[in-house]
Amino acid sequence: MDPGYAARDAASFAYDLILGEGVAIDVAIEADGSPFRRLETRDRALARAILGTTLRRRGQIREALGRFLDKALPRKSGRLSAILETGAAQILFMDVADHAAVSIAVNLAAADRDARHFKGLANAVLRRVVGSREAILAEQDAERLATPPWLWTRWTDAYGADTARAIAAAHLVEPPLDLTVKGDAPLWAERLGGLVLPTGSVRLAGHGPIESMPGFDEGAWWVQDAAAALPARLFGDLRGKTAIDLCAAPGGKTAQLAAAGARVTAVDISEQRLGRVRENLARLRLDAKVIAADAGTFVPAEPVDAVLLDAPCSATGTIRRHPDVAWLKHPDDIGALATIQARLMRHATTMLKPGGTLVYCTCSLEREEGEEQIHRALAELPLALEPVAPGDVGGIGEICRDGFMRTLPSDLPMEDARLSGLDGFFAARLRKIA
Ligand SMILES: C[S@@+](CC[C@H](N)C(=O)[O-])C[C@H]1O[C@@H](n2cnc3c(N)ncnc32)[C@H](O)[C@@H]1O
Repeated sequence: MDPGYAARDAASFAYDLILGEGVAIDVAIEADGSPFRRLETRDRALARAILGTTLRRRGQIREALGRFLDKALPRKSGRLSAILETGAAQILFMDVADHAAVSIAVNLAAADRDARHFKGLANAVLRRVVGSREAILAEQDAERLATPPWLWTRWTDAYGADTARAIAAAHLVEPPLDLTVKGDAPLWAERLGGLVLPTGSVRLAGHGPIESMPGFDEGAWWVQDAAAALPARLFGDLRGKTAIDLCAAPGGKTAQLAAAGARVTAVDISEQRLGRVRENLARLRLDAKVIAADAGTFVPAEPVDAVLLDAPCSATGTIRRHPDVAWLKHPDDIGALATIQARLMRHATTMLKPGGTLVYCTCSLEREEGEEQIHRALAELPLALEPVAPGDVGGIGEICRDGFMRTLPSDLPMEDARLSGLDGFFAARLRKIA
């Protein structure tokens, strides 16, 4: 077997599953029968890189392949489309030998019962991609092609044409790894070779397997995008206070609340995902009560000082980390999620003591899931806005917009593009009126 065959087999298998069945990357990788499960560490890293690049650059790849295909691929062609797209991703965007990308793609087609009749076509098309690479890349509008048209329109309407393009440009770059540190951030930044961001998170450009990094076993830090770490900080001093973390799994924000000294109850509807919360808390030596319940009906024994509602959302703010999201979400999802978010916020308000604080957040770039939720809630519910100020978010004034925290993937630019950006997050801080 060619070296590198197993990695490419795994990448095309998962890519086919993600786009065919609409499952998320992590689910596809761990699915029954996934060749990923049999890969060695190095092959696994290569397979993940191919998969991530193909999803990140999908629009460009399809445009490039379309130049050499006279008609749509036949319906019964097995994994052919995934093999072509993952192959073209390597040729156009990765530092791998062209002949390996082409010949392994042809072998993968030959090994698939339905794609095998098209191995000649795979060979011819991918060779033509190799031959036209420079022209293709020079001619393409990368940001535009990499963004599904409905999202491009939404972001242009919400943020203007220049910012929409900057968001799309940020999605083309592999994001850095951000860590939230339990104790001394500068010390861990030095040990891990990272830098401390103004918000307190530690940022690393490159990394190996997370579990092998110093500090993982002893629970010194956890992985959390720098923007995702901000909502829990909006509560200020939590020592001795009671807090409920709604929609808590896998527990990044629960850990922050517990580390800040709150007595925390973590609620999530998924018992399975709560397993991750328990595991993370145990590794971090932090404590919280973990409860499986619907945040829309859960009734605490007593009202609390602080409620964090990290509502289920379209997750369009996380596309740079999860490029599958761009292709798996649909315009109709936004309205349906906004209805759920409104219901959860209404119920979350009932869990607070008078004067208590609600932080509502979503990892979405869509205003219906952020700003518009709060405008409606302020009109309907006994809540008052406590504006977010630069001092609450590490002094980064650009992310305080109209009293809300609104981060964009194009925020926090750095000289080194590999160290730039934030996930797109929205957060608002609200006080319950007596
Ligand atoms: C964006 S994730 C939360 C991330 C988490 N807060 C963190 O910081 O690690 C959304 C979570 O909401 C949970 N969820 C969705 N609907 C829910 C509901 N009605 N009640 C409680 N949890 C819900 C999902 O199971 C999922 O774990």
